[in-house]
Parts: sequence; C-alpha cells; structure tokens
Amino acid sequence: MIDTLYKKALEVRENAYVPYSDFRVGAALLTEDGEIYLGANVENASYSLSICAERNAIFKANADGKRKFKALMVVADTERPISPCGACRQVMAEFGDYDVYLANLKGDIKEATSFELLPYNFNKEDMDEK
Ligand SMILES: O=c1ccn([C@H]2C[C@H](O)[C@@H](CO)O2)c(=O)[nH]1
Ligand SMILES: [Zn+2]
Repeated sequence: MIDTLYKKALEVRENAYVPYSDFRVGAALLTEDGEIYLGANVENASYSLSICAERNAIFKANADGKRKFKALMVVADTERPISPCGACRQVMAEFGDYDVYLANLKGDIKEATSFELLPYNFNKEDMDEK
C-alpha cells in the first residue's frame, strides 16, 4: 500500500499549479474505508491564498464525507523528505493520529504520524466546557 500511495502522490504531483514557486508537491490520502484521495498544491497570484497538497487531499476527502484516515503520503523534490508546513500539520491532526509518510523523488521515505508531527496539538477537546 505504501508503494501505491507513493506512486499516486508522484502522479498527482504532476498536476500541481505552481507558476510562482515552481515547487511541485503531491499527496495521497488513504481513508479508513480504503479510498484514496489525491491532492497537489495550487498557487495564486495573491500568494497567501495558495493551498498545499496535503490540505487539498484532506479537504477533498472531507467533501466526500470521509474523515477517518489511515495514511497520508506526501512527495516533493527535496533533499530530505518533504517537511509539511505548520498549517498542514494542524489540519492533519484535526482528524486524529494516523500514519504520515514524507518522501522525496529519490525514494527516501520518513515515517511519522499526524500527532508526532504536531506535539501538544490544539484540538476540539480543548474547546469542551469545563
Ligand atoms: O509540504 C508542503 C510544502 C510546501 N507546499 C507548497 C506550498 C507552495 O505552493 C509551495 C512552496 O512552498 O509548496 C506543499 O504543498 N506542501
Ligand atoms: Zn502546508
């Protein structure tokens, strides 16, 4: 399954819309029920409106009502495996603790989990009334 996620993340990476950074990222998200949602980064002339590949995949799954995840694979052309931004780490952690594989084009894959990538994360329980 890791191989499949890596291959699909590589494929969708080709669809990244990156006229400003020229930095392509692909993400493949495996849901608990065995579906795979793909995301690539999409940039904008108003730079801060750009969306990362990871959040694109997670939001696509959400749009189909899928919120339970088994694994997320992220791939970019980096020396070390890609390191997701803080915004993506917060969004990943929203949906629980699941495997996150961070990869590069050379095939290096760093294994982590969504909670490991955001220690002491702020989540919905923090908003429960005391
Ligand atoms: O993990 C990452 C890191 C960066 N980007 C995107 C955001 C922007 O489009 C480009 C350069 O930061 O890469 C991602 O999609 N995922
Ligand atoms: Zn991000």
